[in-house]
Amino acid sequence: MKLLEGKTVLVTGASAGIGRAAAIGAARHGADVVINFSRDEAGAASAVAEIEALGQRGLSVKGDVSDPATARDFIAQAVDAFGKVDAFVNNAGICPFHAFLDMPVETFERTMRVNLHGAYFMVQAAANQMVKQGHGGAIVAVSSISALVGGEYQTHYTPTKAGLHSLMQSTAIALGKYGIRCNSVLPGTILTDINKDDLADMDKRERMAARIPLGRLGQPDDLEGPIVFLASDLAKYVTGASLLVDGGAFVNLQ
Ligand SMILES: NC(=O)C1=CN([C@@H]2O[C@H](COP(=O)(O)OP(=O)(O)OC[C@H]3O[C@@H](n4cnc5c(N)ncnc54)[C@H](OP(=O)(O)O)[C@@H]3O)[C@@H](O)[C@H]2O)C=CC1
Ligand SMILES: C[C@H](O)[C@@H]1OC(=O)[C@H](O)[C@@H]1O
Repeated sequence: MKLLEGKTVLVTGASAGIGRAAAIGAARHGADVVINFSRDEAGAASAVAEIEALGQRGLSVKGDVSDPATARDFIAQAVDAFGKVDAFVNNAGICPFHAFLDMPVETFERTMRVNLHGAYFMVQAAANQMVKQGHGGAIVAVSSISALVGGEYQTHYTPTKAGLHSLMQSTAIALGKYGIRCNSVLPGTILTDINKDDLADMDKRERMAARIPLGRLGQPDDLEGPIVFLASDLAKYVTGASLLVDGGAFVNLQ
């Protein structure tokens, strides 16, 4: 069964990793897909090629999400190309691991601007378009298990993920009257470029995997189903919710 037939789905940060898996998953479920990316031209082009190979229309739009103008441009180009926005997936994010006591101001500010400010501008632009269309919509934010638990080298990052989780709760209230649902997924540790260097430490990698009841770290396509579900009408009465996608890591205290 295809869950997103006839819909237009937008995904930020979809040249690689989780965003790319979400974009391709949406296409597999019958959606036309518009992706945002900031630097990786080849990754974006190959994601669009995969979307088209699935028989759907695909488009990539370059832009740094930390700039509010990127959000307006992304939505405008999507509407120009495919006429509407039915679902929006806020995924773009960075996590430059660094200790707390000497956190460079630029690293802190950049992480806030990309992960949280960027999300705010994007969600706002997508929501305004959905309100204008008048037939509701779905917004899915890629937050994290890190919205709920800390990380020694992520003191600048975990607040952005808690912020995203909170943003979905507040926008669920603000946008419910327009039929727009807002939810988040909370991935655990998923093997992507964002943590390639951190998880080159094999001890750490094994420790983290050992804590996961399902016995392995995640892969980007583990997020495909949860994101497609929340974007689809199958989740028509789900809003303000968050879905842990972590192989059970969060609940595994002892
Ligand atoms: N991997 C994990 O364990 C987890 C990841 N997450 C979250 O998932 C999301 C995706 O991460 P993941 O797939 O792992 O990481 P990747 O590094 O594999 O992918 C990140 C994507 O975001 C894009 N991106 C980065 N900065 C910007 C920017 N300023 N503007 C637009 N796009 C940008 C990148 O595009 P480009 O290279 O073109 O800039 C790339 O497409 C992030 O929000 C992350 O916090 C949450 C929980 C766990
Ligand atoms: C990038 C990290 O490996 C990853 O990011 C998250 O949000 C997870 O909690 C992991 O720490």
